[in-house]
Amino acid sequence: MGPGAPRPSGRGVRRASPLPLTPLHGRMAAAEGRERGKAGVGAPHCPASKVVANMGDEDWDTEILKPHIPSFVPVFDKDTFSSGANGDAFNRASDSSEINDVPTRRDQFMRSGFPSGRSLGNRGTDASDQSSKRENLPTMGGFGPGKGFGNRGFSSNKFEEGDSSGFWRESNDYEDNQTRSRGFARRGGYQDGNDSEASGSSRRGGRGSFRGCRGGFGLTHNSESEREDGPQRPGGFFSSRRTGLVDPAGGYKGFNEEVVAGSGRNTWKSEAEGESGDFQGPKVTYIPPPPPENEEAIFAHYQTGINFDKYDTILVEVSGHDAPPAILTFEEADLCQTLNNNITKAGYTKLTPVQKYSIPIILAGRDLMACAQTGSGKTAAFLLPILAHMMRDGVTASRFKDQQEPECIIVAPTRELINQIFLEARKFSFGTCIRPVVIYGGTQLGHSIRQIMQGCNILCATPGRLMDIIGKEKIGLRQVRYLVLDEADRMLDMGFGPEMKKLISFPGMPSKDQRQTLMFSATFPEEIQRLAGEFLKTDYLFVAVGQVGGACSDVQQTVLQVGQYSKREKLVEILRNIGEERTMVFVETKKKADFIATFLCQEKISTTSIHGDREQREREQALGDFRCGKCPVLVATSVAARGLDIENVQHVINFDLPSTIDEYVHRIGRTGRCGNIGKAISFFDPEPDSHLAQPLVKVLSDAQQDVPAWLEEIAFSTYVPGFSGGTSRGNVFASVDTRKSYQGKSSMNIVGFSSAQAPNPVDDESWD
Ligand SMILES: Nc1ncnc2c1ncn2[C@@H]1O[C@H](COP(=O)(O)OP(=O)(O)OP(=O)(O)O)[C@@H](O)[C@H]1O
Repeated sequence: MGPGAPRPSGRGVRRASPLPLTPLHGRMAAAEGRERGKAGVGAPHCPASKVVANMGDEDWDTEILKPHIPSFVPVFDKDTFSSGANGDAFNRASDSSEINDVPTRRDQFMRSGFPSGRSLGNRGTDASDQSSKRENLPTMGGFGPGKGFGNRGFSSNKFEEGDSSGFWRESNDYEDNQTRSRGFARRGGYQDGNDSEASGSSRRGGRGSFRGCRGGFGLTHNSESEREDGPQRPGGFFSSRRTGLVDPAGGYKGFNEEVVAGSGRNTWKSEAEGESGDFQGPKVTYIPPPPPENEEAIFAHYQTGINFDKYDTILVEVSGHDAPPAILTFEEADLCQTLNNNITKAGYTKLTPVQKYSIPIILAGRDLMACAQTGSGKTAAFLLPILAHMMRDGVTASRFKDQQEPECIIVAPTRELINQIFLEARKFSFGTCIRPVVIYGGTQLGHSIRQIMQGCNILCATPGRLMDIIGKEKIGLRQVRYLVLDEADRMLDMGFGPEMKKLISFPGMPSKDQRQTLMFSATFPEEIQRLAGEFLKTDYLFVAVGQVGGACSDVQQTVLQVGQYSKREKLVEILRNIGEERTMVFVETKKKADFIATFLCQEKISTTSIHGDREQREREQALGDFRCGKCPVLVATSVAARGLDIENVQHVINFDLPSTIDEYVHRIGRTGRCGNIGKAISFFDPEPDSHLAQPLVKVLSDAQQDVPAWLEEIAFSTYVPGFSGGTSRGNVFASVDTRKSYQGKSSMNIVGFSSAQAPNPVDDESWD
């Protein structure tokens, strides 16, 4: 960084942007910049000087107007910004209609008024403030302090009067909220869905039950984040944007796209209801552009890497009774001709291990929990056999209907991921009468409904939007034969678990014996596996490929000890060395994502960003700019940690380490995919990260990476409760089928072998 460059102080990292910046903030800031005659100020990464209600659907917290603490407001050159992250803001800033829109929206919030006795939106409290508040919270078991509704602070909620229930908003998918599940493994336990209903009611009814830790999934939230306030990391703050919602009248209340302030009584209203009803709240109007229809684009793919053949040597373990034998080739799967054509056009010539094992299991109608390393082809592993079954059994050709009854529902935790899965489904179902549809939050609900009404055999959805649509009876569940949970550990944790439970118990949903349930992830903590039992038939099969829960060995991992105040400098140094190679930089909070992206732009490093406070349109544009190389650096929160399959990501930098090792594994798995090699560099700051030292040492050594001596030292000097460093399976598998621990091996068939050999299962053969 040049000596003259404005450089925020280390403290600025925290203080620069007391509130998460949204595009609206960007617009406000831009508008103000214009007013002040400061052309160019006001890109999304630029803190707004006023914080206005966030209209994006991600943010379920209070909409507030709050004076802004003066902070680092960079002035940067328009040209250094990508259109996605920044350029748009410039464009929009000059669009008077957009600017004019801002006070209107703001006025809506102001007009709606805040019921007396409620404290609103303490979002701006800094971390220390928040943590001290948390310490004062009563804890009554459960998962940590409850989140106060409508409040980004924690303890100052006063939602005690029944009718003054919150001025809070709901997101339609709760995808980004990493803190919801953090620490689950450490705390253990899981709140039953019934409790979540109770909590849902109390949120709605505003009976004050969420003031402290009242159990449940604890809508604890350090709202600012994806994890805003570092200090919670080790303990894990359980948070959720919400648990499920149960209409007090008894019925299911769809998850709202927006929660708007009503007259006197703030009420849940879904977007559609808002459109037709009395409510004038902000609406999500974004309609994503349709994906390209031409065959070339549909089948566009990247090359498998030099290590693709190394997959053959990976150890695979299948456990459970009567597992069908693995297949070695696509031909053995005996899929229909159209599917085979599509597989060829997709450039798949050889099965990956997870495909070799999962495809026959699914074709045999078995339930499955599959753990395989990042980037190893799990998506096709479930899509192909499902499509094959649907083709074999015959699907009803799509026709326009008010309510559709899909045969398959696929859920994933983030919008971008579910969209990616949809594109894969569309690719493999090309030329068939099977119609996949994708719906996710942050987009116009009406658009989702229209998509569905045109016909839907495979519904790809984020949980919030799914439940909303089901609540509106646009989707009937009676025909569901396949339920797929991608990133299943995430889908079952306390962030999404309650919604998934509601889904499986929703009227009309076939019981687990009547449907096939499939779960896939690269990580599968034992507690979550146990919860999964509720979703799966008792005889489900468990497939573990290689270092499950471990990092992909095609990623070269480096851990550097870097203190908080040196991180930015180090980042710039690394990025300058990297040059134009595509790099994802992970940070822990949405605020910081804005801040670092802004900072990098200042440093003339073309950067864009993705996080939960950005509007969906901007998120998609950011991803597009990153994918096409327009912006070779993407600063992201953990919203981009899982599943995203972006060609040519050569580097992942953990500017901040995540709170859990599983998240680390997913993050670095954005590189080194499908046999390609990649590099991951992580900044380890001993103060907040020491709890990760032990698991990190294990992950590094399991993946045959160098373990720095200093890290080992920290690891050995740090006591992490419950961490044993190894597994019962001699470090071969980082995650195992938990049924083995309590059923005893004699009742399980355990098959271990290299995927190249693919022998038939043999009773009681195992790797230990
Ligand atoms: N058999 C195959 N041959 C060639 N390419 C494949 C094959 N299977 C999958 N791929 C490609 O490998 C890439 C990674 O696949 P996918 O996204 O399904 O991985 P994943 O295991 O789900 O990863 P993650 O754990 O990160 O979600 C994709 O681009 C996919 O098209």
